[in-house]
Parts: sequence; C-alpha cells; structure tokens
Amino acid sequence: MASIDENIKAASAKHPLVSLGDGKQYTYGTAGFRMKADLLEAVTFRVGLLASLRSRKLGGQTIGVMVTASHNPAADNGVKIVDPMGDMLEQDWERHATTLVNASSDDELAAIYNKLAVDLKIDLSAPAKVIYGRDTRPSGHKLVAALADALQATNTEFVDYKLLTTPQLHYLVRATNTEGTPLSYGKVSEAGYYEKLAEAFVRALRGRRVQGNLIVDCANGVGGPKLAELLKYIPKDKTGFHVKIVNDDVLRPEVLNLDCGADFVKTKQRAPPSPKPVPGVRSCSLDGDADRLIYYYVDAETGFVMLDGDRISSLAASFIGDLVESAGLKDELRIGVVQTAYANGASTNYITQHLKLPVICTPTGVKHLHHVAQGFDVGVYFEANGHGTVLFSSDALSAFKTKEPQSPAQKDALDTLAALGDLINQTVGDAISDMLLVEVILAHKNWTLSDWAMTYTDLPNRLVRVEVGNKDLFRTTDAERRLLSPVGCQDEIDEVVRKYKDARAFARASGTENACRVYAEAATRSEANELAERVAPAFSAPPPLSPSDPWLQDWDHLFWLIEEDEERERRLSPSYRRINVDRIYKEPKYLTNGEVDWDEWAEDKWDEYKWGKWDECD
Ligand SMILES: CC(=O)N[C@H]1[C@@H](OP(=O)(O)O)O[C@H](CO)[C@@H](O)[C@@H]1O
Ligand SMILES: [Mg+2]
Repeated sequence: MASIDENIKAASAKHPLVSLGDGKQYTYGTAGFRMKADLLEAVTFRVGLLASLRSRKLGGQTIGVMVTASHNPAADNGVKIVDPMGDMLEQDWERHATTLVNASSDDELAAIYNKLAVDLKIDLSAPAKVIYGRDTRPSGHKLVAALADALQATNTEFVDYKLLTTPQLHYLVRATNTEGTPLSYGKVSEAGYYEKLAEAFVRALRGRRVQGNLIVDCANGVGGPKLAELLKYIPKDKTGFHVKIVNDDVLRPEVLNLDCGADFVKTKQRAPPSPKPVPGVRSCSLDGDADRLIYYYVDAETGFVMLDGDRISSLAASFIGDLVESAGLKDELRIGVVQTAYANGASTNYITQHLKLPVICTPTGVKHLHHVAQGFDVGVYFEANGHGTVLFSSDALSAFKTKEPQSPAQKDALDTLAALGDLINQTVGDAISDMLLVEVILAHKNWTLSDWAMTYTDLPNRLVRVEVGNKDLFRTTDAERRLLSPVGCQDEIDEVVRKYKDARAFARASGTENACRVYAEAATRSEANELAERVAPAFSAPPPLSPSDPWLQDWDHLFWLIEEDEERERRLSPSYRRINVDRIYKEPKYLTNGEVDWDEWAEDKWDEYKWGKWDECD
C-alpha cells in the first residue's frame, strides 16, 4: 500500500501550482485565498491538506471548506476554512495555510505537510473529517474535485454538500460538531437549517404578521435557490411573509453579481436597474454567497433610500436592547455594538447617544468584529456593507430560557429573545437569517422602511479606490483610522479634514485587492465628495504614460504642460515623494548617508519624463 506521502505527491502532481511570477506568493487573506479561478486548483488541493491537519489537531472535529468568491465577478473564485464552532480559521493557522500553499514542488509540499505535523504535534494516523460546499460558479466543480483528492490522499473522511450559501456551511460545521450534545446547534442537514430558521421565525413573530411584500434580489447567486427552498418551510398564511425573488438566474454564470446584489447596491448607492424598481416596495439584496444584506426602497419623491449594515446593526441593537430591558435582564447582560471605521458617523452617534450602548471600532474584516462581539453577552456586529450578525453568550441564552418571568410582558420578552437566539446565525453573518430578523423587528414595531430610515440621517460619504505602487507601505493604527506610514500622510489628511464641518477621512490598504481605499464623510454630499477628492491624490501614483493618449498628439497642449512645469511640481510634492520612497531607495545615486536628495531626483525624473514625451511625439 502506498504511504500517505506518496499519495500526496501523486495527487498533487495532478494539480500543479501556477506561479504568480515576480516571486509573488499566494496569501490567506481576509477572505481566504481569492483570485481568478484558474489559479486556484492547486491552492484548493493544498487547502484540503491543511483542513485535514487542522481536524487531526483538534481531535478529529469536523472542519469546513467553502469554495466561493462572494460578490466578486464570476471569473473569480476563492477557498476558505471554517473552524469547528463555525468560526473562521484561527489566525495562527492562516500562516500555515500560506506556507503550505506556496510549496514550490510536490516533494516540498509533502515535506512541509510533515513538518507542520511535527511542529504542531499532530498525529497523522488519527481520524480527520472535513465537510465542504461551493457557490454557483462553474469553476467550483474543478476546485472541489481537487479538494476531494487531498482528502482522499490523507485518509480524511469527508462530505460534499455541493451547493450551499457560505453561512449554511458554517451552520453545518457547528451542527456536526455539536450533534448529540447539550449544545446541539440543529439537525445536521441543509433541511435542518431551513427547519430551524423557519420555526424560529414563526416563534419570534409571536403571532404578528409581516406587512406588505418583500422583493429579494439574489445577485444571481446561490442565495436564490436556497431562499426559495427556505420559503417552503415558512407558512405564508400564518406569517403574512410574501416574498418575490428576483435576479435568481444561476444558469448563466456571467450574470452573477452583475449589476445587482448587495455589493452593487452599497457601492453604487442605487437599486439594481433590473427588474425596474417599484416605488415604495420593500426590497433587499443579498450578495453572491448570501452572507451580506442591504435593504432599500425607492421613494416616488425623494428617490433611492438605502438601509445598510449600520442600519441593520442599530435596528437590531435597539430592538434587542428594549427586549432585554423588558425581560428584566438589563443589569445582568452586557450589550455592545461592534463596527469598523467605515460605519457611518451618524449611526455611531445614534447608538452611543440615543441607544446609550457602547460601540467598539475594530479593523476591517468580520473576523475582527466577531472576536470583539464575543466579549459581550449580546454582541451586535455589522460591517457597513451588510455583513454581520448578533452573538449571544451562553449566559444570555440560558437566561432567556430559564429566568422565571414576573409578568406576562416579561414572559413575552423572554420568549422573543429565546426565539431570536435560534433565528440569528451564531456562527457568521448570514443574509437570509438577518433578513428574517429585520422582518421580525419591522413586524414587531409595525414599521415601514421609511419609519426605519427616520431613526437618524446618514452623513454623506464617499469611498474611493486608489491604485498605488505598493500598498504595503500603508500601515495604520487606531482600528485603521490613522496612518502611521508613509510618514507625514496622516498630517496631510488632518489638515484637509479640518477645513470641513462634521468631517472625517481615512486611508488604508485593502486586505483583498492591491489598492488603497480612501473614505470621507462630511455634512453635505458635495463636501464629502470634495474631501475624498482632495485626500485621494495624496496617495495616487501618476497616471501611466500611453503614446495613444490623444493629448500627446497635441503639440500645443504638450508645450503648455512643459511651460507650466505642472508635472515637475507634482513630483516635488511631499505626497508624491512619500509614495515613491521605496523606488528611490533602489537608486543609490540619490542617497548620501541614507539621506535622499529629493530635488536632484525630481529634476532627473522630470527630465526623463519630459524628454520621453518629446520622443514619443517624434
Ligand atoms: C470597504 C469595504 O467594504 N471593505 C470590504 C473588503 O475589504 P478590503 O480590505 O477593504 O478590501 O472586503 C472584505 C471581505 O469581503 C470586507 O470584509 C470589507 O468590508
Ligand atoms: Mg459574501
């Protein structure tokens, strides 16, 4: 019989790693490995090896692997690991994933696999189990086949759940690991997920009925068929829950996330163009793997109104906060809200000043929010983009079920809270579960979306993506709200921000793209735009020269440009120097005892630029 090492090498040979060139490495980032799908086959195979190691390390508990690229275009895909309680992979192991995935040969892969086992004291003959699912991307088939090869090569038991939303896989991982224990999370099946949500939805409504229809845009992703399935479990007559699913075409992969879905709505700040929005109708959008949710409606007079993650967060915090008070648990349970720097300042004010709840700001990425929310008895966390959930501590869940009610009102509050404990996905943000939560709250409050929108007024804001030479130069502090480097950039931002009322702006490197993001918020829309436009150029590299630029053919313009020395000025500006600091250190002729002669550098670069232009015009 072949040894595991030989099996790994033989299977790995079928899934060769594609080099990224320039010594670039694959990295396990905020959302696992995510990129063009044709780069991911070997990566997914290797993630399978790591998942099996992780299961063996954790005494044979089941580990999950999800193949999805969420709201990205259809040509992308991604792969990420889910820990036994349905949480995201422990941060220390992200490093191991990166090391294993970048092995340069099949032999080196087997060697790193064995070294990890030795270093982490993993018994490779112990049992291991992995379950996995994928979104609707056609590339998912090939990737899960590579994953299965890795699991077979390492004698790992596995279950292929085929098409799932990301939160469904998280549910299944936790349900599998808690099956038959007092902490059982639900039946270990997709149907078990629907049964749990539908039952808790009816219970949480407490006899109330949902008012009006709801249109759900499913981004042409996996949320479409899964929501349709869930609806079969919810009695319409009893709940009044009438849903119209739109953008649910999963047969044409090219339409996935195209001009629809939660990311489109949030970033474009408008409703999907198709189907044509019906004024006044309550609508929401999920993203491609159904873990983000954004509500909105189109008002015949005032136009598009969006209710994003910050709104869902404040709505949930206010509703649950009131219930906790009515249940007589206010002094026993700590409620808190967790946001990122992208949360609208008006939502933060509303939560702290009106709801009187503490708000903690963490770096971007739900794993950071989730971790901090676990520190509360009721931890509400959402990213502005609509990804989030509400976590209940075990003390809170047991109080909801065991506290002796002193009045019918107290009993009602306790029963509603207990139902919410089952309705809200405790593992990860779940658009379908969050949508049911919002519907329950609106029904309890007898609110329309416009009532909800009136709780506070969003500060106008603008998010700009800036291409930079090297995003790793950007280091931040204070939950990403201030730049530490490039040195001096933060002072420039502060100086600009001071000129505006109620303004705030920050810049950080994206964790998912090779770019920086600049966020600006101010009292009026035009000021927010202006602020973003004044901050963003401080980071952007000069536009690349292209001989086909029309103005290059225009002698007058070119002459004017050189006369004005506009570009020279730009190259002498402090911000331009800062973003080029890594380039200059590669050109030692400008360095004397570690000091850069900026003027000489700028003059030389200007000459190169100027004469380059003349050459191109010849
Ligand atoms: C401004 C913004 O929306 N950033 C998103 C985006 O992260 P970046 O690090 O900004 O690229 O993708 C993350 C993963 O989906 C998500 O958690 C986060 O909220
Ligand atoms: Mg998603």
